[in-house]
Amino acid sequence: NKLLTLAFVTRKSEVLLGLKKKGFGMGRWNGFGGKVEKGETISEAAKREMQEECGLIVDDFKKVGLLMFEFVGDPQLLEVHVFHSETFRGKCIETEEMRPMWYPLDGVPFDQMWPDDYLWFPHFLARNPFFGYITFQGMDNIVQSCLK
Ligand SMILES: Cc1cc(-c2ccco2)c2oc(N)nc2c1
Repeated sequence: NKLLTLAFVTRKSEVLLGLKKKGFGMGRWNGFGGKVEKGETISEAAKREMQEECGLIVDDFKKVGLLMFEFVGDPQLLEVHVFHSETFRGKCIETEEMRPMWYPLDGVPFDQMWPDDYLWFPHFLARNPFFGYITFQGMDNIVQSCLK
């Protein structure tokens, strides 16, 4: 499996999302994250990616979910570890990768996000841990999903 991180910070009634400006998931608002490099733990990778992509420093990410993604025709599964923190340091900045923006929790732009977010984001916002297995055909079409 390819290990990826996906991390969110929230404050009061807002969640920080980033518009991916290039590469995988370009044009979609998402949390911050990416690959887990050799020699780092998954949560160290989440902290690194958050700082690289929007400049925020998070010391204590909580694990909130696990998402497995299959793409029809591709044997490699993506194993996405989802993290959340309510505490962070620094000011978020736009980077080459991401344009950050604070969204109200009741105004999450699902139509400009990965289609699977409809399935699990409500559980994240309700602070319920989740596990999902989602099969994509291409980048836009979910052919199967199961969510716990
Ligand atoms: C297939 C897929 C991948 C990711 C991803 C890439 C890096 C971190 O997560 C997603 O993120 C969301 N919200 N849906 C996603 C679907």
